[in-house]
Amino acid sequence: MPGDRYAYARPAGLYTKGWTDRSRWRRAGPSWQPGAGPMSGAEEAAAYMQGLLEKLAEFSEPGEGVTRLLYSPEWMQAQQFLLEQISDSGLKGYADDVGNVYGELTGRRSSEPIVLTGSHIDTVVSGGRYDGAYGVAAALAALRHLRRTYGPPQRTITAVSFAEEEGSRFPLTFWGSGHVTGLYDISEAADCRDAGGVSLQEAMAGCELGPRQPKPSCSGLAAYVELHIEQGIVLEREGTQLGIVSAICGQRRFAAVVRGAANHAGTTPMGLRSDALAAAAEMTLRLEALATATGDPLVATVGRLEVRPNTPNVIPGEVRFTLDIRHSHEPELEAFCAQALDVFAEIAERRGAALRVEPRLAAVPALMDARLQNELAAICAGQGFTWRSMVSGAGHDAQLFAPLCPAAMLFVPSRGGISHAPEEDTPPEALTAGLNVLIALLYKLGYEE
Ligand SMILES: NC(=O)NC(NC(N)=O)C(=O)[O-]
Ligand SMILES: [Zn+2]
Ligand SMILES: [Zn+2]
Repeated sequence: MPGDRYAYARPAGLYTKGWTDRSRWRRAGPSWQPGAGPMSGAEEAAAYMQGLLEKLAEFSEPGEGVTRLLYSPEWMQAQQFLLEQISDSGLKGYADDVGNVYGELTGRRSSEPIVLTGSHIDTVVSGGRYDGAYGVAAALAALRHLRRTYGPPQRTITAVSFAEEEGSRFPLTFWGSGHVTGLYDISEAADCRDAGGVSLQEAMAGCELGPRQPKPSCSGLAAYVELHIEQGIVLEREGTQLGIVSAICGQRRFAAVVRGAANHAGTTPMGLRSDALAAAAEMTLRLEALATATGDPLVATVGRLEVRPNTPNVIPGEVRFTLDIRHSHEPELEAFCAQALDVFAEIAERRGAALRVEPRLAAVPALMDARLQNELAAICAGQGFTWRSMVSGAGHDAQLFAPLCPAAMLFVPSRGGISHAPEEDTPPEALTAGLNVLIALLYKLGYEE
């Protein structure tokens, strides 16, 4: 790629070492709206991306932050909006059987392995506006810019907006990328239910996105590239502009049910109770103590807790809770999970409660491709950005692709290291920096190779 075309990539004084200064945490000026008139070159790509992000944030359930759950009306409208933008951008738009949305920039050598780039637009409950959405908006803005500037690539480059990366509505974490990579089978998952008892099959029946086309074949992937916010504080604290991911932590999720005995809160002596909430509380605290004693990079979280009957004067008879456990090394992750589940079983037995624990996710730690990490480093250096190599504690769609094709991830800083919360933020100049590096890498993979 001609270097001078990207001279704009780092406007002097805008995104420099001192950018973490609070005064620089400001939003971009008047933002571009879909349908507004043209701007120039790649500045326009950045403005287009910002416009997409602003618009995507509007597709949210009412309440704090952004809540866009799989197959909800807001999620459907957002995917539909992306399909419209894809077609307005001169890309070929389609959705697959689970509602993943694609925007294809068709290559001249269309039978060759394709480059896939994107992320997810589902959110956690009361999440932020950048987790996932940034990678999708940037992918679309990058392809739109590449097409306008250079025409068709050699290899097909496809932008993708994956369904249910978070596992917030259904316990089907990585549902969209798992559909593409073969982790999930639609018919096996059909009976899976959300917290309100709606089955995946029922929820999916309302998902009418078109045009439909089969998912891209995984044997036909030259690379998977994902741009994402860091969701941690490392880059900001160091004043480093970009993070090149070397590996993504492994992750286990479980759904636990503790059954005690619901009974009268006034007439049941303390020695004659089997309180499911007290048991779950002890399990939670023991988990925390075990994880703290094990130390970094092991992390363990009880994130959701449902108490039944959840009434002031009834001893809780049943508690359902989720477990999320992560580590960058598989053997340590495995050993910790086994230890924690043994401790849980001992607590349940001592308290006369029944315990059932079902595995919900087993994502192994994933290494990012060494060559693509080098390419990213060269591009960062060439565009004048500081960068560092880092391990991702957050899970990403990229980790499903890593065993199948070369996969790469680039991080931009998160303000205050905050994510999965309404305060999630990244300065516009950092979002633009990531976009520019993505554009350059896609150019290299799609036009030069
Ligand atoms: N980027 C993410 O926030 N990912 C989250 N979701 C998955 N699937 O890991 C997570 O919990 O880390
Ligand atoms: Zn997330
Ligand atoms: Zn994410």
